[in-house]
Amino acid sequence: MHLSWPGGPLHGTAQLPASKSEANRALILQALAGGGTVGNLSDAHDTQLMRRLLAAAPGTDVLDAEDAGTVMRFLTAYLAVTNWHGRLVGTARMQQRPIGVLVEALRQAGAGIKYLNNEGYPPLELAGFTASKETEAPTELAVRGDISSQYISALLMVGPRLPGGLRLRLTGHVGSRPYINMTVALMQLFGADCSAEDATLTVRPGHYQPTDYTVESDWSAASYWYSLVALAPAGSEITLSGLRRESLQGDQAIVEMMTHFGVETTFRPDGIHLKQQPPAPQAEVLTLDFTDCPDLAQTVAVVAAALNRPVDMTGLESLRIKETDRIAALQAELAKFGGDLREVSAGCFRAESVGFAVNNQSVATYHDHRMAMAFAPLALRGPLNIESPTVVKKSYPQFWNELAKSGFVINEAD
Ligand SMILES: O=C(O)C1=C[C@@H](OP(=O)(O)O)[C@@H](O)[C@H](O)C1
Ligand SMILES: C=C(OP(=O)(O)O)C(=O)O
Repeated sequence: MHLSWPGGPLHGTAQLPASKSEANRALILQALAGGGTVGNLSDAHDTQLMRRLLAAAPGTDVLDAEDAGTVMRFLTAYLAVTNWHGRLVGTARMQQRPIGVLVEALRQAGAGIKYLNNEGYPPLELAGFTASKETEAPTELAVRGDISSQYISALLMVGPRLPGGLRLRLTGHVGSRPYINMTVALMQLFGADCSAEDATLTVRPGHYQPTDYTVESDWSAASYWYSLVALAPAGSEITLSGLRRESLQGDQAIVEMMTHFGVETTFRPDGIHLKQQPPAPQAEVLTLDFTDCPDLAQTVAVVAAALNRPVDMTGLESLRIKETDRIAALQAELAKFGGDLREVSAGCFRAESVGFAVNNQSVATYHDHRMAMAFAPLALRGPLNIESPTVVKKSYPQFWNELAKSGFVINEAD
């Protein structure tokens, strides 16, 4: 797909999808509560897939989580405790994304789960649930927090169903913590008795209450509009609706991060307004930590390289096991423009550039929606091709329509 910008400042209003993280939790909690409504569900593929698989589960013995991490991990726990028997499968990439920590924890809680191919990876065979006889004591589990927080969210959500409840002790350097906090907050909203104290998470046994919940717009999706405003000609501004100052989403961290790239955020009653500011003087190399917000890393790496404002990026450990190896993908694609993402010390990657130029390069997207959306804003600096553009459907199916509405010239045939 060929993308170009006709010139002049960017302005207008853009529609965002609803958060797939909030939606996929709310759908699991709704299923466990046996009622309630989830409002503002987006058409994001991961959200629709979760909805469909939850509805299909009772009558089928093969469920395909495709490439959706939350669907694979949350359903593993949900199907285990609801005594489902069958196979839970996924794409070739999903079969390379580890799930051993979650499976081991669920086995200790009483689930029968087998690996169908490789030990520690999907696909899985689920063979029911036998709760421990000791109904008084909570199931106590030590779980690594340094691979994926989705295992912890998955376990927490089924915690009320376990006889005696659940006590999780997180070990290692916990990543993506705001996603765990989001899970706890939504569980409480759905009537669960649970608490989080640093590395100890406690869930008391009980029932969820049918609850009506309206999903907030997606802050990770908003991050691409921040890039657009940062890279657009002077005077650019955009309004995004459905985002709240009080958010459950850790990716709201983009508000602060983008101040370093000249984007100012104003909160309004129904969303936010982004405005480009003249760049403020800054330290030679900025350091930003993505431990809590890994999905923002691609957005920021591309903007930092394009503006040649070097950033030392830390907390990127989980990027190698997402939709693709995002570090390798960023390195390969940034290099096409004169950008660079180099490990300058253990775990610290510097995003920078020499003579960054956009002139009809073709960006490979590696089956990763965020590669497509993080690189698309470069079209403001020159014409650009994005390969396999439909990949955005995972979280933001309307992304290209929204770019077209804001003035980009898009030729899908190219
Ligand atoms: O719980 C969630 O909704 C998510 C948690 C994060 O994954 P990790 O916990 O694997 O970092 C994030 O990258 C993913 O897009 C969504
Ligand atoms: C990592 C992501 O998703 P998931 O892990 O749910 O596949 C993402 O959306 O960036």
